[in-house]
Amino acid sequence: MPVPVLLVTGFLGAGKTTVINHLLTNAAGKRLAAVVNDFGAINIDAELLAGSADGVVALQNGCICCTLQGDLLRTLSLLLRQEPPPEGIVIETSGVSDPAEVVRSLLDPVIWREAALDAVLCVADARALTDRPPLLEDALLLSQLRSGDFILLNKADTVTAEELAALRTRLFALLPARTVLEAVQGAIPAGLFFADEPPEAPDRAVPVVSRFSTPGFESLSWTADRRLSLPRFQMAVSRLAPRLARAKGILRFEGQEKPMLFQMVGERATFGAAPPSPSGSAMVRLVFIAENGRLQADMVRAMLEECVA
Ligand SMILES: Nc1nc2c(ncn2[C@@H]2O[C@H](COP(=O)(O)OP(=O)(O)OP(=O)(O)O)[C@@H](O)[C@H]2O)c(=O)[nH]1
Repeated sequence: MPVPVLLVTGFLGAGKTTVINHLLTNAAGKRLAAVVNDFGAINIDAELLAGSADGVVALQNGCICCTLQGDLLRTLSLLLRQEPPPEGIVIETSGVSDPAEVVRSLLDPVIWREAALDAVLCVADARALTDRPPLLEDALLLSQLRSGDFILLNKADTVTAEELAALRTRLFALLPARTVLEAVQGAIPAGLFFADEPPEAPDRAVPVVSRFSTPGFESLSWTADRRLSLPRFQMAVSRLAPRLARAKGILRFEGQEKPMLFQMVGERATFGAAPPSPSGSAMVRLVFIAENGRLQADMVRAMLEECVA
């Protein structure tokens, strides 16, 4: 099983380090490693992060999107060879870099097998975006926002509720498919990242919507004891995608011997080899996570049941 990677991008000073510190100290028992990047000779970020958790590695003297890309890959393999290996890796990109290059290197199949990009989080400074509306036309910031599966409006304590709502409206007009989160001091819902395997629904016949451990989000689990039709599942997921923050599942499709691990973040869906399932588990296990009120259990169940082959 590849180790999931969360890439954290965002403008200078938006709060990337603060978010990473929050994740490292709220990892719900998960052993996370962080690769931080400080643009410049003095590695302030590494000093800040030191002591937060084991396995923190700082890349010095540059930017991981260009000169230190080789180092990023070496660093990843170093982290992966730790005993025991981390259960998740957070990578911070420099505030002055376009994360697209890092995303491209992480999508390399050789790396993917060991460290799979799970999600990109773009941290934005709610105060700065409110005070300087033209920032949303800045090419670099736009590229950072575009690469984010999740956009975090950090420093929510520095703006009013009306200003936050206005920012959401502008972001929606610009990037309608993104999940926009809000946070103070980078306190993001850690459960959205490095999520556990999909649980068994208590009653297999009925999809269950339950409050996610993270305020503001809920999850829906669904299991089935028959294989699914791949084209019908793809159709259902593309229709559901705009409502979802993420999805994860162990799936079996007709005509395919092996189970697949399905993951979806934002609009990006991937299939990979599934880890071994506990004996007695259902053939198909799926969990959807969405902002409260966006999942209607009956509608989702009907759509999923149509996928059963
Ligand atoms: N008021 C307020 N300040 C915050 C919040 N989050 C972070 N800060 C402050 O914002 C400043 C920048 O935060 P960092 O986490 O260092 O930001 P960064 O994106 O890692 O910065 P660079 O690495 O320089 O690009 C620090 O002084 C933080 O204490 C917040 O939610 N509210």
